[in-house]
Amino acid sequence: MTGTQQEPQILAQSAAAALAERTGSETHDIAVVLGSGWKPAADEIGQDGIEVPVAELPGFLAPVVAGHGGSIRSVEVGDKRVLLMLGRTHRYEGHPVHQVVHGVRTAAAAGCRTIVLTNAAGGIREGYWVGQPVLISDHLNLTATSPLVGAEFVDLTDLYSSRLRDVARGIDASLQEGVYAGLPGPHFETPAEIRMLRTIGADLVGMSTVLEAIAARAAGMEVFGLSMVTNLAAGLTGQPLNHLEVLEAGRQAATEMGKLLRELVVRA
Ligand SMILES: O=P(O)(O)O[C@@H]1C[C@H](O)[C@@H](CO)O1
Ligand SMILES: Nc1nc2[nH]cnc2c(=O)[nH]1
Repeated sequence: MTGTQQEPQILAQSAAAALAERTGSETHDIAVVLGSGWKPAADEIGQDGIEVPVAELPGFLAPVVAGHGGSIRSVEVGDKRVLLMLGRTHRYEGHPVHQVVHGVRTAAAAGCRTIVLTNAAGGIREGYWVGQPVLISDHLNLTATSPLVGAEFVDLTDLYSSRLRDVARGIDASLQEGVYAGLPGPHFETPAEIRMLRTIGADLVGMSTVLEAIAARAAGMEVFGLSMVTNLAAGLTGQPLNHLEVLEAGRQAATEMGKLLRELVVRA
């Protein structure tokens, strides 16, 4: 790897070593990235764990977006599957891409072979309702960038593991699938942009996830994505959008979503 590529990887390895020391777990099995308003779901997944403030780990930034917690929780679930639950840094916070995917790379360096990426998203597809969980079947990376540097030609077919989507449907057969469009943000979309996104095949729209998924796949992880429809996308209701509405919808669904994710990580 070139020098540029090495630094992020070295930082992830040192963060993983610090996590192992602080948590007492030499390795972790599954990582869960909690999207906006998803933090209350963490308690449904596993309460008695060890919390490590991210500001005390190499390479992490304290979150600045409401609805994102400031610590990583290490918790045992089911048959001793050790989980890492973490928040996220968004591209729109003005940080370089390697910062956005540092948590993912740290989880991989900590031994996680599976990662669950959750997010709050605007619903584009007809029939979606606020509070609905949607399995991410594929994504449109509209960030115009990549976490990868150099000749790292990573295959992204089946990026959002069809095996794990089958596991999720075994838990709740009513779960629908959708294509997630990841945009830079932090502004929401115009109604015209939502019409464009629908035309090019997007069912959901958000401001995260896609870069994390690519980095996770490049690190050899199996990826599962779950969106929470926290609002219908711009122009579909005639109402303005705001982040507080996103957080409230996430909060109301957190308990149910936490139960789904707990069952998923036990079966994954
Ligand atoms: O972190 P996620 O993608 O879950 O949060 C979405 C995107 C923005 O951060 C926020 C806008 O309300 O929701
Ligand atoms: N880009 C985008 N992100 C969101 N996160 C939650 N809702 C939305 C939305 O409507 N658009």
